[in-house]
Amino acid sequence: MSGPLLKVENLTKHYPLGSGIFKKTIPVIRAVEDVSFSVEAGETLCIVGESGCGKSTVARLLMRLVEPTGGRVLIDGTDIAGLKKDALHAWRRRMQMVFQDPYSSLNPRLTAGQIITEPVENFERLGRRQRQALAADLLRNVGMSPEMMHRLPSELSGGQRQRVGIARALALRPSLIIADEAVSALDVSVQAQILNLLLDLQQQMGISFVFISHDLGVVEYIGRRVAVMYLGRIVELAQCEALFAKPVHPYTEALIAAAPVPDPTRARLATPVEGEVPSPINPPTGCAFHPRCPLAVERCRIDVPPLVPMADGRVVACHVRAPAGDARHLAPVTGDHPLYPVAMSDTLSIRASRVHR
Ligand SMILES: Nc1ncnc2c1ncn2[C@@H]1O[C@H](COP(=O)(O)OP(=O)(O)OP(=O)(O)O)[C@@H](O)[C@H]1O
Repeated sequence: MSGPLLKVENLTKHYPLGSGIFKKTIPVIRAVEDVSFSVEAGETLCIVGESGCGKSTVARLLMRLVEPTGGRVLIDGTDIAGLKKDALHAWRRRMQMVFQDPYSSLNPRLTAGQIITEPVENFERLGRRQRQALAADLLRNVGMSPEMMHRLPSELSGGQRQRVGIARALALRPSLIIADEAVSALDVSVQAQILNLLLDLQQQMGISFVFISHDLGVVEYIGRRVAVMYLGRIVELAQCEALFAKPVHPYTEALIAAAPVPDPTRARLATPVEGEVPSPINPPTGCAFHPRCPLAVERCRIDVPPLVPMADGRVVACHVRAPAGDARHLAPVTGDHPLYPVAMSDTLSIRASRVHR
């Protein structure tokens, strides 16, 4: 199959606020605005950003758990919005989700074995022996003993529950797994085990991941490419290594600067950026980051910056750092660069509360 496994084109989701029976125009929450990206077979794309920037809504749109206001989601070139019953059923086998909270996402009344074989039983009837063999296989896949199939979720640790959640997602042998904050509820040491498990499974089975996280350390560990979201939009999408080595968008730089690192020099450089994340009901005009951005110029207040391709393949939406039509950004984005008039890490950071590294 040529082309990307997953292609997202101009995806937009506005949640209406109220029914608007007596109002002419209904205010909306602009949760996701004009988001585009693709994911190759066997690749991990991470989506990172502060709370409320629209990450989970993207996940729900990909899974067709909510309908988009605009844009398309294509799997192997097929628009999932146009799928009829049978095709939709077949497509559902290919995309699975792993949720944030292993405590609430598993049915407390079912055993681990019943939980992980349930997706298969939605498609075909299994005899008792078949079900047990499948459960044993799936548990082994995620590094658990087959005996665990008889346990209830309440009899498992947080890490074991998340392994059960992953085994369940693997049951239908999907091409793509969407993991929404899949390790956020776990202890750091258990997080590492689960991330390694996901990387192993990816190598063995060639699964693609869309990995959603607010945690930059997790993203740097697991991602190949990273999309940074701010107030519903992607502001920078780059190879993981390049993004962490040299963030281009001022918001990306602020996120990385704010993440707690064991390096005290870096922590001292960071000073809080003015203001809070604006409301998605009435977002700022132009670039949504401009009220908090020390580099903002008049144009940032007026025009939404387009995503502009840079020399290293990343795309950046910033009138100052990646002006559309300016040939300078085609130069390599490492070292001294004419588009870095200010050392951002000297001037800017954001609240570190939900950004860990
Ligand atoms: N069902 C809904 N109805 C109305 N507004 C919603 C709904 N779901 C999300 N929103 C709003 O859309 C915006 C984006 O929310 P979303 O959950 O996608 O962000 P997020 O980046 O995943 O945040 P978090 O990391 O806190 O989960 C927020 O302002 C949120 O309040």
